[in-house]
Amino acid sequence: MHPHDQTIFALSSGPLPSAIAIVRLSGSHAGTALQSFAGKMPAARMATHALLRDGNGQPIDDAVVLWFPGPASATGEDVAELHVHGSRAVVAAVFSDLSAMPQMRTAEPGEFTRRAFENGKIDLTEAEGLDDLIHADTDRQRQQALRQLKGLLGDKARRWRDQIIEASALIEAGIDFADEGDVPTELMAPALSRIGQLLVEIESVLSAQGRAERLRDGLTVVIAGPPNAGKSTLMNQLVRREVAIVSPHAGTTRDIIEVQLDLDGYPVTVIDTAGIRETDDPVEQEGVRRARDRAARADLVLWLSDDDRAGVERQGDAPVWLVRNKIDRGPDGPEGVTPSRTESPVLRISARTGTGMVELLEALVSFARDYFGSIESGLITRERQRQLLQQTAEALRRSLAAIDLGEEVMAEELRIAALALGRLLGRVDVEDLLDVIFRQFCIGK
Ligand SMILES: Nc1nc2c(ncn2[C@@H]2O[C@H](COP(=O)(O)OP(=O)(O)OP(=O)(O)O)[C@@H](O)[C@H]2O)c(=O)[nH]1
Ligand SMILES: [K+]
Ligand SMILES: [Mg+2]
Repeated sequence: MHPHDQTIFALSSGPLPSAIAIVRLSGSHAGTALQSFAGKMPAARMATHALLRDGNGQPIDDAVVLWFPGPASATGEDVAELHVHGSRAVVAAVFSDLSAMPQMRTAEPGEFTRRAFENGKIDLTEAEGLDDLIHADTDRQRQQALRQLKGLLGDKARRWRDQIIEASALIEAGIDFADEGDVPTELMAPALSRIGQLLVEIESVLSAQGRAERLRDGLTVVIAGPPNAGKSTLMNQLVRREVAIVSPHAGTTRDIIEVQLDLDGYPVTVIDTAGIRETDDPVEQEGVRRARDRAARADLVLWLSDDDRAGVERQGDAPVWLVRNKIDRGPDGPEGVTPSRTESPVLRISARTGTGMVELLEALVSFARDYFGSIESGLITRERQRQLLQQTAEALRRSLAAIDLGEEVMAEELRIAALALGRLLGRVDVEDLLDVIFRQFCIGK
């Protein structure tokens, strides 16, 4: 049986209990199921009140139902929505009735989107944008996902692909003329300039990509330093919650504690670590090892100390800011001593009283702004997209370099470029290429 003969259903709203729960159905039996629950078919795309009844005619819940006949629906198939009261019992009753219906099963993760993609409702980049949008935590992530969902990358890729196919058709035409011993070089010149322009455009999108990808993953800030410097106190200050245990006992924190933070719209993960020191305690040793390991993979390290003479231990390449804590206690040692082992800015705070926190937060926001750069120009959010665009650019480059090797080689590289863009969109049809060659560029054969 083709999987799409099966109608899928899922809870499309958040965790239960909730005020309202939305059960969504997609597939050819969605209408029958809706009819059997509601006792009638609502008008298409109109919110309709209905008393839902189970298979034995017993009432389940007072609901609002919606009917989206395909193909003008989110998935392209018949879609029904049941907006019921969000209790576990109501949803369980609806699910149990649905499961009993023939060719009806619960949806796998992403299956509604997958069907939308397979039915040509969205391309792959838009599907990825949808996934990003659902998982966006901060406003800037949301904006980026929406750009993706709106198909900005997909639109570009489609246009590039059409242009490559056109250029390729020009070159293929040249091949056919060459058979007759008459190579029309005037056909090649526009094709070459088109490929050149495309390459520049794709390369500029590629160069702006790193930041957009980073925005998706967020920025990692690790708080590290010697025991009792006040790392956990700072952590709690930054995230405004008591997430980490604070105590005067050196070696309190052993596990890595991570908290996601929305810093002026930028996604930041703040990480508290074990105080770094030599120790005989095997548990603490493991904590120190994890702290060093996490600091090595950070984007920024806040090296906290409560002592003006403290040295910084660098792990990895991330910038390290020396943060002097406990300034409420006054200087210990000669005032104004600047540590010699770092060129990083020295921030002075009291994690306990909050002094200097505003400045520290401002510095972090400005770091985040620089780090993410002008993400508005970033269109690529996934490694998959980047690799395929890189393959496209490489094939275009090889095609241009193959000018002395003949039209066949050039055309072959263009086919590879168009194929990579097709994969980006999730569509691979050679038919497109043949279509243009045979239809638009009729060369009398
Ligand atoms: N006076 C003062 N004391 C502080 C400040 N920040 C932290 N402390 C105290 O310093 C002690 C250690 O604080 P923690 O936050 O547990 O230090 P830590 O760096 O996480 O320690 P470990 O996890 O053991 O490495 C506690 O008694 C805190 O109350 C501060 O700004 N001023
Ligand atoms: K401590
Ligand atoms: Mg701690």
